[in-house]
Amino acid sequence: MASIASSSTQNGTAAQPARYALAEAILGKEAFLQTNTAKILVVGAGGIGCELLKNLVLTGFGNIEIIDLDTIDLSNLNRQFLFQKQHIKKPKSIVAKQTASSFNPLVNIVAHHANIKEPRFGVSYFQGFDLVLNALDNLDARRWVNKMCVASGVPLLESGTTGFRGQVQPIRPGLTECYDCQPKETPKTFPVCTIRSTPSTPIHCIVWAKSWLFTQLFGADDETEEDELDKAVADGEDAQEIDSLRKEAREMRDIRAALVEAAKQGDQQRVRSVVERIFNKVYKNDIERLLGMEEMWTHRPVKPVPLVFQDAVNGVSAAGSENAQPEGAPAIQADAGPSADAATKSQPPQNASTLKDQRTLSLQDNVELFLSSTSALAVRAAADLSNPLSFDKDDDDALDFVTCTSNLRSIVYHIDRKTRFQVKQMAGNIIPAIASTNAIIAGMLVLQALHILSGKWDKTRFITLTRGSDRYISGFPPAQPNPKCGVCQDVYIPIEVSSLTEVTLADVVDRVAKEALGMDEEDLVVYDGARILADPDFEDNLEKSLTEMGLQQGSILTITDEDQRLQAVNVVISVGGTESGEKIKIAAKDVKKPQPRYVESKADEDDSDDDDIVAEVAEADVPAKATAAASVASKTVAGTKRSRPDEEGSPDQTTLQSSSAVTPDKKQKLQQDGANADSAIVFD
Ligand SMILES: Nc1ncnc2c1ncn2[C@@H]1O[C@H](COP(=O)(O)OP(=O)(O)OP(=O)(O)O)[C@@H](O)[C@H]1O
Ligand SMILES: [Zn+2]
Repeated sequence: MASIASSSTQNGTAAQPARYALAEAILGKEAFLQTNTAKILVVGAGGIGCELLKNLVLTGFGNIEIIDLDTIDLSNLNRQFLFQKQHIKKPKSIVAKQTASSFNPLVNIVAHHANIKEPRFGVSYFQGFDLVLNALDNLDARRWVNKMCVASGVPLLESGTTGFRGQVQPIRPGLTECYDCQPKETPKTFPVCTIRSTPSTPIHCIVWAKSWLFTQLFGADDETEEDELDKAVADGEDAQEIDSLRKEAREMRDIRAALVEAAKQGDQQRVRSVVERIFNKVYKNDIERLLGMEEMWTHRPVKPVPLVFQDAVNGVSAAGSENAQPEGAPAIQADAGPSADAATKSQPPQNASTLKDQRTLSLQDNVELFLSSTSALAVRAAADLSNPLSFDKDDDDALDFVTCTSNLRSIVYHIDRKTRFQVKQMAGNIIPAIASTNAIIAGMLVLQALHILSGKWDKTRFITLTRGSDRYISGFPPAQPNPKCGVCQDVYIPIEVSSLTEVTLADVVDRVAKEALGMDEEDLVVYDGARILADPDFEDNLEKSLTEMGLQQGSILTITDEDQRLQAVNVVISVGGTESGEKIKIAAKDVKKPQPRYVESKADEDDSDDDDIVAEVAEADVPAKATAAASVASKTVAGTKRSRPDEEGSPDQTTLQSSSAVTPDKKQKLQQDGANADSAIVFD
């Protein structure tokens, strides 16, 4: 980079370096100064984040912090241009900072290789910024940053791209729609029985392999399985079939224990025999049991054909018999065999992996992959029992497992097999990322940032990139907040506590809800996320310290009246800042009394209730499309409970299911209120 000609004075503002002359001429002196001195937080240094950081440093933004939890992967290099081959495995945020600094050494960049959800990035951290820009790739982190910005009153620019589509949403807490004001794209769903008993397309088999079989063998204990099956029966799915699924699941638990035990002992022979048992269970015994339910097959064109391990090893499938092959179904190969495999393996490494990824695997290939991937995963699972595995498309063993187990199921059900490459795309919900879309969105982000920093909110636009319409790029003024929103319509109250170990839950409730806000003490419910810590019938936790309740610096306690007539109060906890002898400090300016909550009409009440297994086939990176035209301000006022966003399928569900602090009654109530993930396998 050429050296920077600078005419700046000591304070750096009276005369800007020559490199800023154009920016200053375009923006005007004052706006440029605001840009140059503002503190900006960029969350995510991936596809959009890299483009954005480059734009920011070249435009003249002077103080930037960037956070990313990830390290650089080869697959990032085609579009994340701040990274090069020698950076692979290095933290994205650090390398992004280094490269961007070389474009403009005058910019002060602070990089954090960290998760934005860490407690140290709490409300007071967010309050240190003039603007936050999201360049993330997942709903959970987006919702988190949105909430932190709402809680701290800091403007947020939310963004996302999927293929050619993209959007930028300017969010001004309390005054425009927040990220959670509009419901997000609902995941595609499949009935339990389609996934577990009667698949008819490759995606059904992939969902079964990834969300069911993988989890059963290597994942976290699925306590919701029984509830899910109960619900399927209540929803009218075949009771006899569901009974057989229960039996299958119980057997699977025994097999898992045997597999882990064998792997722990390092007994390869035993591992292999358990793996063989798994094969015969899922492809032979379970299928035979299903075939025994004659009713099920009367209206179906073809029946599945059980696969026996020893036959499959030899490349033989009974699917060759006349009852098996539907019109147009792919031939089941008694094919390839060891010689073909040997030929594949003898290719140079690059070709071998390309071939492995892009060819349709034979029956024998799939069996071989089943043996190797199941054994490898069993060893990994047994090595750390406290850390169950979860599917990751970039984990070779996991992808091998899902590829072969879904393909073997496809063979049993006469469904097309998919290559490993295709399975990776389908199981990983991959929509190709396009560098140009990211670049356009990053450019739009900077334009919106300039409007926000110069206080011109009337100029900000909700930008969408859509293909197939007259305009590729459209802009709308940001919409009004949704009065039903469970995030931006809450009250946020920052408090300082003297110590997390000495201050109790009761201290907080008394000081904040009763004293400061005058709420009725007989009528309060206290939550940590979706976990209920106390309510009028459950006071055991009140005398416990904040630490004992698992709360820490930055935690948010939510206090509501039991019937949720008032806005929820979110108490944001920081440690320190109290006077001596004072346990809890609240600034007078932060005392905001909760107002009566917006309630909707009966007509609006019908929130669609997913009774099915949820298979999220493509969680779009793009936040749900919320056009300004869809302003919720026009909705009728009157009626029903709000739902808390963190009860809707977020990871907090696990807390809800397993929390000892939740009484059965309360648990039931929460489930009725919308925490219906009991019936869901989320495929993400
Ligand atoms: N909670 C989080 N805290 C910090 N950074 C996050 C968090 N969640 C996601 N990110 C980062 O956001 C970035 C999003 O970038 P992008 O959408 O290009 O994804 P990617 O992981 O780089 O690409 P791909 O998913 O295609 O491999 C990633 O670098 C990811 O590490
Ligand atoms: Zn909102």
